[in-house]
Amino acid sequence: MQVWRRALERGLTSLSNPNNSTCLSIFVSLSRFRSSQTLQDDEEPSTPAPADFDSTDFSISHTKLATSKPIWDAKYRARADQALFRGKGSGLPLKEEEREEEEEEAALANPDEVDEEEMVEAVGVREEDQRSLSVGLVGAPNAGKSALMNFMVGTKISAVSRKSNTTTHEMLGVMTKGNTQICFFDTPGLISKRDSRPDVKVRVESAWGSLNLYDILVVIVDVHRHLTKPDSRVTRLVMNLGKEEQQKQKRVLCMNKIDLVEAKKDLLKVADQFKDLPGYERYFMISGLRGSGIKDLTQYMMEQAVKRPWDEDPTVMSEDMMKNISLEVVREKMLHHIHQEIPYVIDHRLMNWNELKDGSLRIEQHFITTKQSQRQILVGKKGSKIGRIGMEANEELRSLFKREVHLILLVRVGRVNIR
Ligand SMILES: Nc1nc2c(ncn2[C@@H]2O[C@H](COP(=O)(O)OP(=O)(O)OP(=O)(O)O)[C@@H](O)[C@H]2O)c(=O)[nH]1
Repeated sequence: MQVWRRALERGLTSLSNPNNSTCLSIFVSLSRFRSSQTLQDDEEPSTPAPADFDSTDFSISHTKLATSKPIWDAKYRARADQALFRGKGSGLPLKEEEREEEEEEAALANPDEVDEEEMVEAVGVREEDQRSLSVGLVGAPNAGKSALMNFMVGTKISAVSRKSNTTTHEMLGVMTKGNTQICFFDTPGLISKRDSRPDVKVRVESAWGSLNLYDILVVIVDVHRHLTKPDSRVTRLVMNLGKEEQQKQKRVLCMNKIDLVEAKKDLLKVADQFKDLPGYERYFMISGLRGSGIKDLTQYMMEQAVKRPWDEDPTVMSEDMMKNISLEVVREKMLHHIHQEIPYVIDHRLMNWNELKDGSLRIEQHFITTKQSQRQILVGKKGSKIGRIGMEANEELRSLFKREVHLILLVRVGRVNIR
């Protein structure tokens, strides 16, 4: 059963606000993906330019569908595993693990060919062995929730693609590791400007009312900001949430952005300020962006998980994640084929994403260069470079997404916005 559905069944239906539908933007916060969402209208060519690569112009072999191994995935996953689990992964030697992943992928791609027993094996964990944890994240805007999510789960293929049913519960991400699944939820609205408008009041009350839904509450404070420009509302929030010992929920305080604090003794000052609050079981000093302290935080969470079936199918990718992957794959191919500084000085954006009736995906991405000469290098002689990039990326995306992909790449000169 989904977490939000459980929440509703616990009598929290009043939290939903039909006027304010929340779009689930699952944990994909890589800046490049965000930049794809902030397209400036004035940068669009007035008439659509013909694509420099259009996969329909090529006949791409279908034989490798669902069997070829995505090269980005293992690499990123290994990096995340290394960072979070000291490279232990699921306990198997890496080679063995990779082989098993390959077999799993092949089995999942052809469900008709495996019996139920094998399917359980392929998905990995029987329901009775599954452990789950729901984690609510509390923090002021900019405290660093997305960056933390990105680091913890951004490279794990385990996400959902559904909208949360209440305005106060936005699922940020899902991390599935071994037999444990952790679902992270945003709990916005706890810190609002002094605003007496009724809808703001309702939102704040709803946010407070929803806090107890989660197994764990993680309170995130931007410790750098707290030291340089403290916000009394944040201090009050930390104090309020920590003032009493909790029976049904564990609460932890995460002091984030420690990488920005030069004098480490300043961190101790903050720790000292909050150290006597009985409501917090643990304190963590972290940098969600750089990854310091995240290993310990993750391990702590894994240990808190309870025996409960998973809420989310770990084999399903979210649409946001797929969008992000599509950018990653194309970029990887570009880096492989263009050995100059160009990949680093151009803007690469996702312009269009459409799921067609037949289940296939139409993905349009643009490369924006500042100079015509850069455009020329990227396109290559008679489109040879961009053609190669497009062909290889199209193949890999088709194999990753297990469906037909119609990839369109366009290289154009325009204003570059690199973050
Ligand atoms: N140096 C540093 N910057 C960080 C860290 N965590 C987040 N940031 C930066 O802080 C800014 C805000 O981070 P987000 O992760 O978007 O913050 P958020 O809490 O999700 O913000 P809202 O979406 O407004 O709620 C971004 O520019 C991040 O890159 C960190 O550990 N160190």
